[in-house]
Amino acid sequence: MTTKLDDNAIEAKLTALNELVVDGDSWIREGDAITKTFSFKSFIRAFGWMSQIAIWAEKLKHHPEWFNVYNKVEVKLTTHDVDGLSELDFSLAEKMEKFK
Ligand SMILES: C[C@H](O)[C@H](O)[C@H]1CNC2=NC(N)=NC(=O)C2=N1
Repeated sequence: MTTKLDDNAIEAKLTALNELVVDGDSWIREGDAITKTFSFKSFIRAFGWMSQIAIWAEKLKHHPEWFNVYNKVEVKLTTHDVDGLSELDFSLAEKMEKFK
């Protein structure tokens, strides 16, 4: 579903999403996006996780903006099609937490 979420919906979903976080690093809203920096034990752990998420991204037809250096992956999720945040950003973020 690619409907643009309003501020109230975003705040509610962000709170729910951050309740799934187990590594202590929260998702933050930055305007039309949500962001988080994931840390892993090694580069290969980070890259393995990215590979799993890549498969989910294809399935959801929704793709992350992300930047990897060694064991860190900076993630930015936004929905270009609606110029804002949609349900898809939160679905993909949930997958990211489940596979962490
Ligand atoms: C046609 C295709 O499904 C769309 O272009 C999808 C692809 N992946 C996407 N990913 C993200 N992050 N935002 C989009 O709006 C988007 N659109």
